Amino acid sequence: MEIEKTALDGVVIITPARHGDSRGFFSESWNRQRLADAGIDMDFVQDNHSLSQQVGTIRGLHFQTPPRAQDKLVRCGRGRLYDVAVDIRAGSPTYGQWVGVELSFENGRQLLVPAGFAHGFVTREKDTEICYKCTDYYAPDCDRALAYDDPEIGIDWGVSPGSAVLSAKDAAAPRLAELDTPFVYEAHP
Ligand SMILES: Cc1cn([C@H]2C[C@H](O)[C@@H](COP(=O)(O)OP(=O)(O)O[C@H]3O[C@@H](C)C(=O)[C@@H](O)[C@H]3O)O2)c(=O)[nH]c1=O
Repeated sequence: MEIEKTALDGVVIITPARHGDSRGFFSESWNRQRLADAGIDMDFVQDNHSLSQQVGTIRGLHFQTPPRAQDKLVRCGRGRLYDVAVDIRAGSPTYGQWVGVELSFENGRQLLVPAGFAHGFVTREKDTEICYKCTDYYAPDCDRALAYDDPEIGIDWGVSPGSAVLSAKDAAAPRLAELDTPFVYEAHP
């Protein structure tokens, strides 16, 4: 298993080992002990799986507010997607900044998106599936969206303007400047 830091503190790329043989491969897509040994011990309680049929489908940016905030461990089950995390922790030195990582069935990479970050992705192949583990249950009252195309954040989704496939909720999401973020940055000791 490889763990790489990103430009945003707390957002990391995890690549589990794949054991290939004549049948294909075997991979431990999540092993609590191995991650805990690497300093990432999270109590996941819900697994999510969604299918996006069209290339250029954008889901996000989403987060749940405290006390129902979620850490998410994201991977691609089929196809290819570009996964994005945006720092929305008030007082963070990287507030409003984003990182994006391509996750695919092929590369087996995973992105850890902790609470305090908004999460979203765009699909780069037809019929792309995303799978992710969450540390809290879905709580519709705490579910929030942030505009994927907020120019202040400036995410390069690789999709021409106006052509993204979106939910009604995401098409109407507020911008960062309108967000009263419930997250406060806490520096590591
Ligand atoms: C997120 C979620 C949705 N639902 C339901 C609500 C609704 O009827 C249907 C679709 O919900 P949404 O439109 O919110 O699905 P989607 O746009 O795929 O939302 C997801 O986007 C990605 C980027 C995330 O990070 C996730 O946390 C989640 O917010 O599924 C659940 O039952 N459980 C859940 O955990």
